[in-house]
Amino acid sequence: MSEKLPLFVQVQNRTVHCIGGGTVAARRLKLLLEYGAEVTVVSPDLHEDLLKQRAHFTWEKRALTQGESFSSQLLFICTNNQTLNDELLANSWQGQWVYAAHDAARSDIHFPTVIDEGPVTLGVSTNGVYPAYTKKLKELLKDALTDANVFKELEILAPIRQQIVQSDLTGKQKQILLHRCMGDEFLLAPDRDLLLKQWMDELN
Ligand SMILES: C[C@@]1(CC(=O)O)c2cc3[nH]c(cc4nc(cc5[nH]c(cc(n2)[C@H]1CCC(=O)O)[C@@](C)(CC(=O)O)[C@@H]5CCC(=O)O)C(CC(=O)O)=C4CCC(=O)O)c(CCC(=O)O)c3CC(=O)O
Ligand SMILES: NC(=O)C1=CN([C@@H]2O[C@H](COP(=O)(O)OP(=O)(O)OC[C@H]3O[C@@H](n4cnc5c(N)ncnc54)[C@H](O)[C@@H]3O)[C@@H](O)[C@H]2O)C=CC1
Repeated sequence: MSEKLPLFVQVQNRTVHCIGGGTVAARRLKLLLEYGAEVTVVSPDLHEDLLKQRAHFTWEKRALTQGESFSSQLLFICTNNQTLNDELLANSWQGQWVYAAHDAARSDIHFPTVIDEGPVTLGVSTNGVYPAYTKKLKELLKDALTDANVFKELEILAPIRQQIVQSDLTGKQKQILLHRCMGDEFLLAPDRDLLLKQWMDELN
């Protein structure tokens, strides 16, 4: 079991300092920028992917000196200098969320591999046990979701849920119906609209 709670976090307008601008920083910042965080990178150089996104964050082009600390809400420690990384971690303020690329166990945040297909979002992690394996896991899960008709079923069910939620049924009745409609009896029915109407009438 993961020690970390899986959450979907709103980072829009959150201030982020990222120390180091290499390969890992580029992977993390791609996501942070995409989701609207306010990012400042402190690093003497930038990965080519970050150079392409130069207009979307502040760059302090310099190497960190010893003993510096940062007041932003989120601190991303991504240098290849493990002594400096450890020092930054030790100097972070209580209450600050710290991402430590070099030390999964002491990092407040883990990044999962993300499967984002239509209405389904999955975050998959091996919790640092074998990060590269998540690639395999991602393909496995994508295939399983497709084989189980998950995307097709959700396409069918989205407007059905609206009908049920907007009906005059009681909360409990809606709940019963929402669960019933996920079953094959409904999903494979030749006339789903008719069946839903029948079920609604029975409950009313
Ligand atoms: C805990 C986590 C923390 C976090 O960063 O949130 C973490 C931690 C660490 N990774 C390390 C190494 C590598 N990570 C990868 C690849 C990926 N790593 C990713 C996530 C995570 N990595 C988080 C946990 C996710 C999980 O376990 O499921 C992926 C899923 C997403 C992404 O990074 O975007 C991406 C998937 C592949 C893809 O899709 O490409 C590769 C392979 C490669 O690069 O090809 C290597 C080199 C080979 C190796 O060592 O296995 C090291 C050692 C560093 C060192 O010692 O130098 C640490 C630190 C530690 O373990 O303490
Ligand atoms: N969590 C993960 O998925 C992974 C984590 N890692 C770890 O992440 C860290 C970074 O790895 P990479 O991005 O591959 O390294 P990298 O070599 O691509 O990038 C390091 C960056 O840190 C900067 N830097 C070095 N000294 C600095 C200083 N004094 N002040 C400011 N910036 C400084 C460099 O200029 C460079 O931009 C390492 O500790 C590595 O062990 C590595 C692979 C995967």
